[in-house]
Amino acid sequence: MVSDVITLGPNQYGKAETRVVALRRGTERHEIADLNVSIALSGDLADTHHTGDNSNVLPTDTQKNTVFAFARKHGIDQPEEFGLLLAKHFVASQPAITHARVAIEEYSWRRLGEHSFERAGDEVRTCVVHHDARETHVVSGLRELVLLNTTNSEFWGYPKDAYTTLPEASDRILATAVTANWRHSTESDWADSYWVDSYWTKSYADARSNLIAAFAETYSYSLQQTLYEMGRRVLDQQSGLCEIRLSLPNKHHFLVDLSPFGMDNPGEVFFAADRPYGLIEGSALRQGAPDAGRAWE
Ligand SMILES: O=c1[nH]c(=O)c2[nH]c(=O)[nH]c2[nH]1
Repeated sequence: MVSDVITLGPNQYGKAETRVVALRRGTERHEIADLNVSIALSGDLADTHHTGDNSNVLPTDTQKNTVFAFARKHGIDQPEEFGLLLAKHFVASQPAITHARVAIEEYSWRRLGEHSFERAGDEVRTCVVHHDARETHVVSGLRELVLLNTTNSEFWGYPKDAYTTLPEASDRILATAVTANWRHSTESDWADSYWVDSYWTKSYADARSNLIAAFAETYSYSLQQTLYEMGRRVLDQQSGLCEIRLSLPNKHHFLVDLSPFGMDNPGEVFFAADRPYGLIEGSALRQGAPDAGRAWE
């Protein structure tokens, strides 16, 4: 007979993927914020799991409503700011809730006119806020930032075994779709500044342009080398950030053999393969960075 004692493990709950679009129509010139907000709360939730006693369970429906009400009450400017408001609200207002995680994706719209917009590609701005009585962490990031260098990329000197067919490359296309997440130093470092001067949006724009500049400017012998240069550049240039994690798919472009058609191909015509792809992942950490706590969960 199985006699092991079974206990409730870690748990969290919340409303995932509330899609909120908030306009500011104060003037003729409208502003738009388009977010996908996911909330996960944890704390004293044993009773609902053990017996179905819901006295500590703020409904996920209420959480969704709070997103819309806060959008009206506070407006939405920077996603990090909106995430912090929500996370702090749930922990402050619900005695049983000790920790809140709010993850936000922002879809960007390029202005066409006073009240007309065009969806600006597939790139997504992201952030994850963790808040409890002890600490607040903010990780900001982006995904689907697609970059390509047509030269200044080589890949050679790797081990060859019985299964190696890849020719060494002294001039290749290097392309990727960047997923990057960077951790802001602890709250004391940004608490004073983050309500003013669009701190989060400026930090985001700086990180994005540092990533792009490092990708474009690095003469690369591997995507791994480029990854580290990108991470290093961001931490080097942005003192408020202490850690960055990158995930870079190697979007392979294979030179097409045109010799069957009596043509040469001096690095001009490629087959863009969508899968499989190499997936290069890595991080850079500032020495003495504060403990990450649950920041990356
Ligand atoms: O930059 C690269 N890194 C690799 O690890 C790798 N592996 C591979 O087949 N091509 C490449 N390119």
